Amino acid sequence: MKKQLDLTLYLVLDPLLCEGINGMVNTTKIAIANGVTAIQLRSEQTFSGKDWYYAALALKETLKGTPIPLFINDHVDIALAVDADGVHIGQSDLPVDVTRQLIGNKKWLGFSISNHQQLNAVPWQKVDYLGIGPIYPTATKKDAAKALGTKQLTELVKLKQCPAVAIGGIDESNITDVIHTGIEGVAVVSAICGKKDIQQATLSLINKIKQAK
Ligand SMILES: Cc1ncc(COP(=O)(O)OP(=O)(O)O)c(N)n1
Ligand SMILES: Cc1ncsc1CCOP(=O)(O)O
Ligand SMILES: [Mg+2]
Repeated sequence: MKKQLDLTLYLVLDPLLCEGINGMVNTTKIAIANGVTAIQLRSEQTFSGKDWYYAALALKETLKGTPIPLFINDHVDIALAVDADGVHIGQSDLPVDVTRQLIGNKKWLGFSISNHQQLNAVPWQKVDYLGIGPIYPTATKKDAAKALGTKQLTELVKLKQCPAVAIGGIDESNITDVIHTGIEGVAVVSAICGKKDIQQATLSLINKIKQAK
C-alpha cells in the first residue's frame, strides 16, 4: 500500500553533510521522531551505484513500519531496486512521462520547477507534487537557478494544480515567511543535515510551521 504524502516537513538527506550512511540513518531516526513527514535520498557528490543502493536500502529499512515515505532523487533504478515510495526528478532528469511509465502508479512522483514557464509545462496528471525553488540562495545545489523569493513563490502557489514543497535556503529564520505563502510544506537539507542537535533543529522548524499555519 502507498504511504502517506504529507509534505509538511520534507528532509532531503545529504550523505556528505550527514557523514555517510550511518549518519543519514541516525539523522532520519531523530528527524522522524520529531516531526519530519517525508525523506529523500540525494547526493550531489560522487556516490557509486552501490553507494546509492546500500544507502537507499538502509533508509528503507529505517522507515519500515512508519508512515514516512522514502523518495529517491533522480535514480529510478535505485527506487525500483529497493522498492522506495517515490522518486523526485527535475528539469534535467528523465522526462516525467518516461519516469511515470517506469515507476507505475503505486509510487509517488515529485517534479521540480523554478519559474512560471516551467510551471505552465507541468504534466499535472502525471505528477503528485512539485518542489519549487530555490526560494533563497543555497550552497547545497551547485547548479541552482536564481532564488525566487517569497513574492514569486506566492504567485506560483496560486497557479499550481497539485501539492508542493518550497526548497532552497530555508531555515528557522525564514520558514515562517515561506509557510505564509500558502504552500503545503517545506523541504530542507542543511537546516537539519549535519546540525549538532538534530532533534532541536527539527523541533524548531516544525514548531515554526505549526505556528505559521
Ligand atoms: C523536494 C525537492 N525539490 C526539488 C529538488 C531538486 O531537484 P532537481 O531540480 O532535479 O535537482 P537535483 O536535486 O537533482 O540536483 C529536490 N531534489 N527535491
Ligand atoms: C535540492 C535543491 N533544489 C533546489 S535548492 C536545493 C538545495 C536545498 O538545500 P538547502 O536546504 O541546504 O538550501
Ligand atoms: Mg534531479
